[in-house]
Amino acid sequence: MPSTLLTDLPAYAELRALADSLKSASIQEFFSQQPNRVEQFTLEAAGLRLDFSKHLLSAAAHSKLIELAQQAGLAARATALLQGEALNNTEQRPALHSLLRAKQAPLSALRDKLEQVHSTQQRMRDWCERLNQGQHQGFSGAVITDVVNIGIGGSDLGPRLVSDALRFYHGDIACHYVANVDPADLQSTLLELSPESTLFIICSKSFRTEETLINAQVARQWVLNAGASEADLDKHFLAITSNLEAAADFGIPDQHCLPLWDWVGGRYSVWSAVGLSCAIAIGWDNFTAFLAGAERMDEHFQQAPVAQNMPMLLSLLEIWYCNFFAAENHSVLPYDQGLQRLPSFLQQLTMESNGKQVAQDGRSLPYHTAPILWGSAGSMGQHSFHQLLHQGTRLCPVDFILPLTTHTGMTEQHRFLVANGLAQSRTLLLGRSAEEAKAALLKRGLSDSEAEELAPHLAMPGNRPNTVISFEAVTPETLGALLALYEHRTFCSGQLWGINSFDQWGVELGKDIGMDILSRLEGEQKAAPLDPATEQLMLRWREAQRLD
Ligand SMILES: O=P(O)(O)OC[C@H]1O[C@H](O)[C@H](O)[C@@H](O)[C@@H]1O
Repeated sequence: MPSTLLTDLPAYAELRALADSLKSASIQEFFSQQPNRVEQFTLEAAGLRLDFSKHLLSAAAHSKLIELAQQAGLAARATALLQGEALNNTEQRPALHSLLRAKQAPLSALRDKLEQVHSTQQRMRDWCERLNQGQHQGFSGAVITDVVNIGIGGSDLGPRLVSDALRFYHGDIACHYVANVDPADLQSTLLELSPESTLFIICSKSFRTEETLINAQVARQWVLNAGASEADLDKHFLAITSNLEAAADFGIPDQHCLPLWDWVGGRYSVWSAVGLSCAIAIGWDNFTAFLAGAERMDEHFQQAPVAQNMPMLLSLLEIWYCNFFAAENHSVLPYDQGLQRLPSFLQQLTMESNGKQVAQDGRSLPYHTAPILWGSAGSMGQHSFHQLLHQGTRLCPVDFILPLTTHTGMTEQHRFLVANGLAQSRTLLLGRSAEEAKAALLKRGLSDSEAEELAPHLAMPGNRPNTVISFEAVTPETLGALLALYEHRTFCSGQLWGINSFDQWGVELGKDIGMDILSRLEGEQKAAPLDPATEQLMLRWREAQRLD
């Protein structure tokens, strides 16, 4: 069946006209025309509050976007996702990450899968308790005190983020993360640890990812070098994978392997056994609360009408700027140190899911898909890239993520952080005209001509769209809801663009070429040379190793 493209939807043309008419509109004027704009453009769900009043969005454009979502059948698509329809059409699979946090199966046909989820959760819980109660010992009899998750991409970003974000919930086990195949990553982590008291979780859905396997081999040798025998290794290694055979070949027995299923995509897998490291860090009850927060967002996504639906609304805003205002970027700025890795997590979630150029049916798309997502924890960015946000030539919508309280107990310092977040959001809205800049310069004692000359450099256009997602505190529940919110937003945008958000063929070719180059670096002679530039770099590498 041919995919429905964004441009096929009747509201598309009307939105294009509306967007054109709004290109010189003023968000501040919207506030005066619409006295209840903040109330009307605020949504609440699962402990999160989303304020989208500071957008280049008139009431008419907002209604038209809702119509667009209705025409695309987003509500029915949400049901199809949550009920396990095989939406990943290139791999003929469902994308059932929501089942990982469900207490009940949405359909009786999904009961078997849910049972597998629950029995795996029981095993995760056992490991969490065993480790946190100091009941697991290494080869020398020393109690395990440190856990190292070795994984990359979806087998790293999610658990690392959760562990970081919920550090105030940590118990006695310290969790570490190694992803990069650069030996410096593993080396610097191991330098702090003792092999006798360290447990490695080899986290790889495929158990074929070279980076992870190489790091795992080095870790294995590190434990052996410390005096462990081969038979002792199972005391130090767990595997999370859907490829039990490969894990067994590595030497990890079945009872130390926790399963993952092909209906869970890597970037959607933090809710599964992939989350074991962070579950160990925060304890099982907190991990359950994290799942519950996501489940609340799933329920909201399923039940709320489009106009009240937070993931749908965020997706409509993404489409609005990407496809009607040619925005190429999207920035996410968490005003919370623990959430500093949120942009990295969202990069994989959104750009690996929706960085696609063909529709589900293989047709080339006549429009752009996923914008480039980036960001960092506030307030650091204010002293680097916010300059571009305020005065650059590009349109870059921003999501501010704003917890209202801190776990540090340092409320006064936190107040300063909140003031900064609110100030940035407001400054993007207000900007400053050249006249205002000039007046400020005159006040500072500059002469009229000096002020006149300098004023254009101080002027800021303002009117720059931003969303504020606030919540009381970063808790397991709000974090679960926040990540599920962005997952569903990503899905909705993929549906509106007509693409499959659940495959990632674009990463495969680079892996194959990487293996070819590795064999050449290792000295294998091959008939056909590579391109001259790569050949020259390989030669330079050989010279640097003093190989020739
Ligand atoms: O969990 P693994 O099978 O080791 O995969 C790790 C990562 O690598 C792949 O290249 C994919 O791009 C990611 O989606 C995946 O999360």
